[in-house]
Amino acid sequence: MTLDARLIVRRDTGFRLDLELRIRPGEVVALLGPNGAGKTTALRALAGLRPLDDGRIDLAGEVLDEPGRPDRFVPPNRRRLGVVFQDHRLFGHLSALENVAFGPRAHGVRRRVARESAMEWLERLGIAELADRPPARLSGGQAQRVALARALAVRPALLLLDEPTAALDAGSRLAVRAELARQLADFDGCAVLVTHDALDAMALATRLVVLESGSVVQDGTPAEVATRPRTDYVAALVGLNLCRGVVRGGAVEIEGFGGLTPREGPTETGPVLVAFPPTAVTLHPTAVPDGRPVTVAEIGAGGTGVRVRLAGRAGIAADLPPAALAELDIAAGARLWATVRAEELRCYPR
Ligand SMILES: Nc1ncnc2c1ncn2[C@@H]1O[C@H](COP(=O)(O)OP(=O)(O)OP(=O)(O)O)[C@@H](O)[C@H]1O
Repeated sequence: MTLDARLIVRRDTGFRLDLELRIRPGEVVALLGPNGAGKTTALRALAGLRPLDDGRIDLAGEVLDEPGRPDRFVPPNRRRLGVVFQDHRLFGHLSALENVAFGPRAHGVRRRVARESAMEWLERLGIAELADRPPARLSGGQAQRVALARALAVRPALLLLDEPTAALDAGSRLAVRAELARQLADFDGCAVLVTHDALDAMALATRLVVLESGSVVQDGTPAEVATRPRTDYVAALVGLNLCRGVVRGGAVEIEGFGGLTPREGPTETGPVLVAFPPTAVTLHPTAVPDGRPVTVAEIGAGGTGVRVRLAGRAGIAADLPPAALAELDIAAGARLWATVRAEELRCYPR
């Protein structure tokens, strides 16, 4: 049940998506990227809602779309797909049970069998007691569980999840994310998750594919992406500073900041990316050994307290406890000295 796709879609705005996507059974790929990167376009192409301009989609050995061959376009309702949208899109006039039974019924399964199987799915998701409720009487989290049961009940070869937790409040987001993680662990088809939420991606996906302007900029396991971001967008997503640097003789010269010597000397030489957490940066009121003069650009809320963004090309952020802010008397424009804990630097080739 492998997905083997090359998605090429052009928009009249000049945008071009070119995405190669191979997904093995049981893999969950999170598609991430800034607004307008092409995530929705990719999802719509996989679903058959937007035909490809070029490329090919092969799902479990069946060609679903191949431009230039008119007979090779399988419409959405004939693809082996399950889809979960941000806003659940349940059928308002059907009960939760009937919503889940709808897909199997449409595929010719007899009414009684479809209802029995729907009940099993509701039980599996822990919501059997909601079987008779119409969608209007479900909470956001309950409706999203019914939507997931409906998507899984057709035993799809490909499960598409479009921002499945985005519309939920913080409490139900946690619960639905945990339920999704449980169901995805048991799911033996291919899954694609579109999300802006780094936590969803890290908790649910086995692989992250990051798109920017229609092209892949990074593809790796959550751990690889979280420790070695390749673009500013990815670095911000995983909460790291990302600088450009050059390694010479065991030291790294960071563009716009200066030289640092990582504790474990970098094995690379030449141009590198340097990643480190904002908590690795310490700010001092006066000159200190290894310190660099810096100017504060702005102050905001940070991961663990206060985030201070420094002026300059490197765009470095420092996270300080609120008490340190008061002690240092920091404001935008303040001139300070910064040190970076060398053991927290990670250097890798550009
Ligand atoms: N119907 C359309 N007609 C023309 N251009 C479109 C259409 N829909 C999207 N686009 C363009 O295609 C590009 C990709 O959009 P897409 O919605 O796929 O991005 P996205 O990554 O899903 O963004 P977001 O995170 O904002 O949902 C954008 O440049 C967008 O302006």
